[in-house]
Amino acid sequence: MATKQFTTEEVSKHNKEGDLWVIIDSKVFDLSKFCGMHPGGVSVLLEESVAGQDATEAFFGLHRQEVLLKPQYARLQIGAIAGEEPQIFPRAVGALSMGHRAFQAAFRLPDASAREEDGKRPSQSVFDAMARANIIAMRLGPGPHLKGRVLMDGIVKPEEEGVRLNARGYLDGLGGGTYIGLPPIMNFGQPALRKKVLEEVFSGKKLVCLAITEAFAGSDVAGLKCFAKRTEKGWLVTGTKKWITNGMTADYFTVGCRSEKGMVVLCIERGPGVETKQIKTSYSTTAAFQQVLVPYENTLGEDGSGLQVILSNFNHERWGMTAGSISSQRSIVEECLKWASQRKVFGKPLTSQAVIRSKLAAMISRVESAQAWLENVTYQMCHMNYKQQATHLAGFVCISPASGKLATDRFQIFGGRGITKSGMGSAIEQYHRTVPFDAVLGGAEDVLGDLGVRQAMRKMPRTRVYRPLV
Ligand code: HEM
Repeated sequence: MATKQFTTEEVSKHNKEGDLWVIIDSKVFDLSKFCGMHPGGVSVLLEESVAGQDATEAFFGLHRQEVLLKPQYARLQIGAIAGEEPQIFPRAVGALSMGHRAFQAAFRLPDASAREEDGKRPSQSVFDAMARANIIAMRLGPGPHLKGRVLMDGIVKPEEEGVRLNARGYLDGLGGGTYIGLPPIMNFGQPALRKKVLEEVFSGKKLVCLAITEAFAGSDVAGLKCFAKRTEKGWLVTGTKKWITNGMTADYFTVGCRSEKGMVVLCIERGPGVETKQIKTSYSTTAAFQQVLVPYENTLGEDGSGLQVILSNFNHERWGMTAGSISSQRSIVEECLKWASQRKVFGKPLTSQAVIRSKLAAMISRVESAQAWLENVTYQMCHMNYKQQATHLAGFVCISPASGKLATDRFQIFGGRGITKSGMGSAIEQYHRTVPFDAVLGGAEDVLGDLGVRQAMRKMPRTRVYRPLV
């Protein structure tokens, strides 16, 4: 249906409560009924410069562009100004690189904000869609498990873009636990177990989680207390696990236990003896885990070598977390760039202030250095096997720039909106609330950083004595 055409004169006649039109980016909106429900209040809409006028500038200084794309607001449009064209477009899928944008679009799901709020498991239809595109298998990185699979309909090579959802709890819910819990099953599980679990997980039917952390031990995995005792029927596992990503929704738990020989890692299926309960954390649901009988076929690796199984996971786990963190930092820079060019203060866009440009420059340089670090380490990981990675990259990955200390200038740019859960600053608020966790996920940043430096020290040549340059 052709869009109805109006002149600016016609629109200007509808300038009072009960009969209120505005022009935004050449589109005409009838706000007569919506006016009373407007989250920003009635009075702003009745101002002389807004009611019946072109309110494009006022609108984009206060709203996210996506507002007008939401069906409940899009339907307020009644026509367009004759002879004018819209100047503001949402970022088009395919505008930069077809594959890259399509991958982002696939991840930006409407389910995200609702589930982020209620903390429930993402809808099965989302897992089904991810399974069809082989995204679940892709998240495990390159390897034999990708053989014969067409990734994202063949449009893209694996890249880490998920965090751009700006819904971190939801993103974890989509398989954050699988990403870290499945590799020990893939690499150390017996063939039958491996086949069964991989099929179920890659088809989007089941979820895995990694259950290492306890109330007693986190980064110091050697201090775990959860105990696996040998019995005639199998392992009897007693203990609790805490802060387990996807613990509430997982069907399989990859569990680090203490045994008589030291440490052992077991794959525990949800069933009798497994209890999970929700503890509300700042941004996502977590779980507690208790008591169960486990068949010996579910032992991952050797009894006594559990620590190696757990440590073998750390490189790619840490890599994934760094990729996630840097991706969210880049999206925050994007938000700041958009806002700074959209927002007018003292009659000029924020970007006309040198101090704002300087903050943007500092943020971009920090974040893009981290991105370059990530691409460097990703390239190396893709060209090394697990053992080589452990020898040459473990320390390097530990000193990852995952920390939320980057991009702290965002507040100065967003002001009060940076602490507001809705509207323009929502992504900034979400980032601010969750970013400190980047420094503890997968091991405390300080502990890992120290490990990285110690690894480097171990490789320093011992034969040469340091001589100062004169
Ligand atoms: C089609 C027209 C409009 C729609 C659908 C709309 C919708 C909204 C929504 C959903 C919000 C909540 C914050 C957000 O999600 O971004 C909001 C806030 C606001 N709106 Fe509108 N709005 C419209 C037009 C306008 C116009 C023309 C003005 C003129 C000044 C305005 C002024 C405001 C203000 C001041 C806020 C509070 C924002 C803040 O403090 O961050 N709105 N609006």
